[in-house]
Amino acid sequence: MNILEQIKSPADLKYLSIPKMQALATQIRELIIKTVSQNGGHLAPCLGTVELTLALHKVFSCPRDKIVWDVGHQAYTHKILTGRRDKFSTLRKKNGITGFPNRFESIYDAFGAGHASTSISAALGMAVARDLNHENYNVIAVIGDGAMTGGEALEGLNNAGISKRKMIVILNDNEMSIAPNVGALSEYLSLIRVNEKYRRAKKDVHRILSSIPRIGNSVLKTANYVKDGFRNAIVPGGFFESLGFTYIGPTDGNNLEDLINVLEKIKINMDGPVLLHVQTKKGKGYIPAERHPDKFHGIGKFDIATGKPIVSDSIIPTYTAVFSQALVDLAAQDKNITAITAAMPSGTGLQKFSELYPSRFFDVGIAEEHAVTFAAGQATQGKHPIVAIYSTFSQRAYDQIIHDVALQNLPVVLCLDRAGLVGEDGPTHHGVFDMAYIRQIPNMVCMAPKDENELRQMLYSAIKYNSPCTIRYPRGSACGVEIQEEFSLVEKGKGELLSIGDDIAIIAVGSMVQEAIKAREELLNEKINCSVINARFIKPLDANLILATARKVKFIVTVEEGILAGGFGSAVLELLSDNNIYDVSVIRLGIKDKFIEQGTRQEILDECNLNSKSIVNAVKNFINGSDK
Ligand SMILES: Cc1ncc(C[n+]2csc(CCOP(=O)(O)OP(=O)(O)O)c2C)c(N)n1
Ligand SMILES: CC(=O)[C@@H](O)[C@H](O)COP(=O)(O)O
Ligand SMILES: [Mg+2]
Repeated sequence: MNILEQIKSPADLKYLSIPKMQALATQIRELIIKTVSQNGGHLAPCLGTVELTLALHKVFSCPRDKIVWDVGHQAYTHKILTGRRDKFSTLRKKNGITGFPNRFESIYDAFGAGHASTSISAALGMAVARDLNHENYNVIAVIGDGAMTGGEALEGLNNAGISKRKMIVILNDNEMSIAPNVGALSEYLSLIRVNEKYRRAKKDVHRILSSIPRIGNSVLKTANYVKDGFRNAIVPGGFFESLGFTYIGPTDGNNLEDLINVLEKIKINMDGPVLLHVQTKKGKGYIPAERHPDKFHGIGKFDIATGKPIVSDSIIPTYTAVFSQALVDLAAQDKNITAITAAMPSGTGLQKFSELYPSRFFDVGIAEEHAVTFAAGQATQGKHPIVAIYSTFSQRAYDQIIHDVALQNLPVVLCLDRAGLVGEDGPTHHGVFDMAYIRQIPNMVCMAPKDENELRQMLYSAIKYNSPCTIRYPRGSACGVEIQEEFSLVEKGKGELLSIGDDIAIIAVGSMVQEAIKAREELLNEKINCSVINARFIKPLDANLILATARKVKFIVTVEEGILAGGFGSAVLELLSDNNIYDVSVIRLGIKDKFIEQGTRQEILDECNLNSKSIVNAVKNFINGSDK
């Protein structure tokens, strides 16, 4: 019997028996595996939280009770149970269901997510508002052990614990971030997992807790004193309790009955901040994902029978792969090069470096702010740290880039991967702000390669500049050009004049240079001959080249895969204005003042007019006078 089809809302779970819910869990897993095999997505995180999500929706009454998912990549079951089952096949597709909780998508999505470590702060905010409004509902933050390593999570715990507000933090501990989890907190959680003596004590503590009919804070304190005796030696949940939380756990996060029982007890008995520690298996229910939770953390299309990715047979390397190889080649020559990631060794291409140079590799957990200042500290002592970080996640470290790196003029190189429109992960993950926010920072260099060979040379050059520097490059395949093995210096602030035309110039940066070259070829077929400049630098601009060009042409198109406001095109306009050049028309192609929803990368590049066709149209409109 298909129980899933009978679930119209979470309320329907209230009447389901445990065996029926277990059958439902199986059906949900089948739907998630099938959908992700076709659409891609975060399979392993979602398979690990099926029972937890069912238990939460069984015990609590959403949307009145608020579930705040951390990162939100593990919330597919939540979406399926809350009215989106029939649309689930549109997951991560253009105009489809988003891959993360989204307040605009459903009233059941209490808070948007995508970036880690935000759930406790948001949940505490809701709890405070609830109390100020004299309302009464439950607020539950669900945060993974990886996300718990993020600074904002600890800031949230610190504030929530002392607030004494009624809220629940569920720590979903599967020992994994994307890669195996790292850090002292992770070790600490492992202690709880392995401490056999603790297991025995835990059973006693549970028996004591459950034997007291109604547990308010005062009575609970009595029970805690019992635990106190074990705290340091046996019941190490003390870290959370020392922050003011009542720690309960660890509980088997894949055991429906256990979860429902302990959540019921918490709902009835606790009136302050509670942390429930659940242990789950990432990828549970699909053997390939259980065996390789890192590979199946976020995966593209795959063959269910074999677990093998279904990939295009392109031999063109990704920018990430080219960065990865260039870095290990450079590290072989320069012992001062170190590499830092914030919990994304694979995604940023640092895996190979970590294997070849383990003493110079650092995974600091989901802690971008720390990563940047940690790099700055290394740089004061003669190291050349390379911080590999997705553009969108670098936003977390904005102040550290200014205050700790640029202000002190330290030679930290930020390699911003996934810069630009990333595709199916949508607006929380598009890396579209980096050019705008980096170029405002004094002492900072910001550059973007036109192809993979230039990326390799830029990485070499960035280290040679021996000053703060950012290189940004997009998600996915590069251009398929030949890579020059030997390193050569890209002169700081020097652009590249790719072709000389008549009275029109296309000035493009990074991924858009290839589109500019294509546009020029299309325009040549119509006897329109444009100059094309590969800007290379967002900061410092090649002022001589751009001004010399601007003094010769009547029309300039700037093209950037980034937000227009304050971006590369703005920099060109400022340069022209500062040099009293007003008799040239400028059109800026880039991302307008809005968040770009999900789709394939090509779909949303086209939607943003970031392609050769739009460049051609801009030129033709100018020539026909229709852009006035
Ligand atoms: C600020 C930030 N940095 C990095 C990421 C990339 N990221 C997404 S999920 C994840 C690991 C999360 O681990 P955990 O919270 O334990 O959840 P699990 O996948 O194990 O369920 C990371 C690093 C992110 N979403 N946000
Ligand atoms: C949920 C999250 O933030 C990461 O898993 C992210 O989706 C990875 O993106 P890539 O697939 O581009 O590596
Ligand atoms: Mg985890």
